[in-house]
Amino acid sequence: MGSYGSDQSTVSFSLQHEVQLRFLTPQDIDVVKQLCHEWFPIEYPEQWYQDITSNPKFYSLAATYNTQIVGMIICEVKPRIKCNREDMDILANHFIASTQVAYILSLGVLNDFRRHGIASLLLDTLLSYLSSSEMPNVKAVYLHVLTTNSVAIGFYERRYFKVHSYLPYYYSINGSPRDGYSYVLYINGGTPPWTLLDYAKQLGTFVSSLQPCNVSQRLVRSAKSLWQKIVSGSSH
Ligand SMILES: CC(=O)SCCNC(=O)CCNC(=O)[C@H](O)C(C)(C)COP(=O)(O)OP(=O)(O)OC[C@H]1O[C@@H](n2cnc3c(N)ncnc32)[C@H](O)[C@@H]1OP(=O)(O)O
Repeated sequence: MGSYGSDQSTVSFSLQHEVQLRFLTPQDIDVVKQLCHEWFPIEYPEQWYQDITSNPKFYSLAATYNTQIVGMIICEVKPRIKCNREDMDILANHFIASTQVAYILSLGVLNDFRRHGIASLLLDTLLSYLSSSEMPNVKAVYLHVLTTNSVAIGFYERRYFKVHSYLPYYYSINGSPRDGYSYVLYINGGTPPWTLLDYAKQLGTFVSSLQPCNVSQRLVRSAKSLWQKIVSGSSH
């Protein structure tokens, strides 16, 4: 049990209804640090904690139970041009550089509070905000995850996130390199870049629209109309 975990008997099946949501504030820094140490095998610099709790470019939502933070989701909305190099191709090329994307930095729920819908509530609240009329320019929501984190991968895949790329040696965990994936969910009309398969499919559709009998019918119609013009022209 984590230090914020409660007695299992108090975790009722209707817990999701008793959980409240609020944004993080600088007063939460110590608690957030403790939770991140518990959940993630990565060290974040001090500035990161200050940023996520005070900079308005971060959407940092906490789920609380009896006023204690039991879960949180941290997301940054930014223009695609500000993506890391490995994430630059998250959107199709025709989206201009100022098109926005949302990057989920972290999502975590206290161990004893898992499988009660708290992460779903946090993610749904974020996605509703990003899909609202306030944010029409956000076209993709993406994240990075360790290839070994099957619980989180399953969680996101069941919520329609799709793997975007495999990132070898993306993380350094206790000094050893570990692989990651990026996952993405397209929203508000966002689309991925075309793959070779997309180009091949498009070519296939185009070629099949050029049916030989359609082509010959069109040729016959053009010839007839030309002949009629010639004939009617010579009779005047
Ligand atoms: C970008 C990143 O942050 S990647 C890293 C992700 N975070 C971590 O790895 C940190 C450690 N892991 C965790 O904190 C958690 O396991 C999380 C965040 C992955 C999931 O949090 P949870 O609160 O357990 O998720 P939630 O309860 O919403 O959904 C989990 C499953 O429980 C099920 N569930 C929800 N409520 C109930 C319930 N009352 N009874 C039984 N099962 C339930 C859900 O249906 C869901 O199953 P599904 O994925 O098959 O649909």
